[in-house]
Amino acid sequence: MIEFNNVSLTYPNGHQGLKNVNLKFNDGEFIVVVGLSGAGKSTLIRSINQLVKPTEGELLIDGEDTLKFNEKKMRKLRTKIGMIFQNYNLVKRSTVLKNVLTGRLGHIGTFRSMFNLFPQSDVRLAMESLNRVGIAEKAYVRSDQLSGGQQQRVSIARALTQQPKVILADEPVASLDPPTSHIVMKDLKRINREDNITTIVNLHFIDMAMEYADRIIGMRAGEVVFDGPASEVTEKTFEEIYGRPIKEDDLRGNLEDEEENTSTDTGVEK
Ligand SMILES: Nc1ncnc2c1ncn2[C@@H]1O[C@H](COP(=O)(O)OP(=O)(O)OP(=O)(O)O)[C@@H](O)[C@H]1O
Repeated sequence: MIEFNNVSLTYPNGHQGLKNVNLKFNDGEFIVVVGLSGAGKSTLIRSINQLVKPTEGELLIDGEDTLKFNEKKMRKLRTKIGMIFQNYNLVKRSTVLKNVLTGRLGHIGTFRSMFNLFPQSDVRLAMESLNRVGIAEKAYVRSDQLSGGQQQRVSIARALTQQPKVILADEPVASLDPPTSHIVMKDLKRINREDNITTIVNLHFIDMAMEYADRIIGMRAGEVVFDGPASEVTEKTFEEIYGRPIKEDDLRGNLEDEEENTSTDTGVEK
């Protein structure tokens, strides 16, 4: 369980990224965080693996206050938290398999990691992960040869190869077209169900949030302004979170748009 108790985060320039956040995420939940640009969604999820460090409060993971962790404990915790970024964060000139294997770096010793000496069991795990996102046949292709949707699936496979307890996804579909966005969200949801990995996804598309989330957290100006099951969320809820009427730009569109969209990224390589 992840627990934010009165967590605030003030950036060095004095900007308050989080204001007195109180939240509990249960194991295996699929949570979507929504809010306008600048609302604090990234700050919230990046606090969990301390890519940014809260300045006040307690952030408990399985009962331990991670804000008190030393570097060694923090490194160990990070091996259990997979992270997915909008821009995939792959080593473009490396093969897909090598990128996926970096998910094991925290698990092997420093010497082995310096020379990328991964045990066969790690290679098997990486191949299994690629298989689970449907791109095992791309294992030996350079990652920059793949489409955006495929690259995002490589980054999901890399996270899976960590055998994480938690996956954090920061705007994972923001650079993808509607059909590919759905493929990626379906992969995340399936993995969440199959492996019971707590999954926290930042999205600014409200239709996708409603389709995939079990629970929605709404943020505005660093504060949690909504927290409830997706089934209870209406357009009015989003208008309250966003502080304005919903616009077309707030929607990703659905799978039916696929036929009308001629520039889709459904897996065709560059
Ligand atoms: N390193 C930083 N130093 C100062 N202010 C920051 C820093 N990082 C983020 N902020 C500010 O904190 C606020 C929250 O940013 P955050 O990136 O968490 O928002 P967000 O909801 O994820 O929006 P976006 O989708 O645009 O990234 C914004 O006003 C942002 O400008």
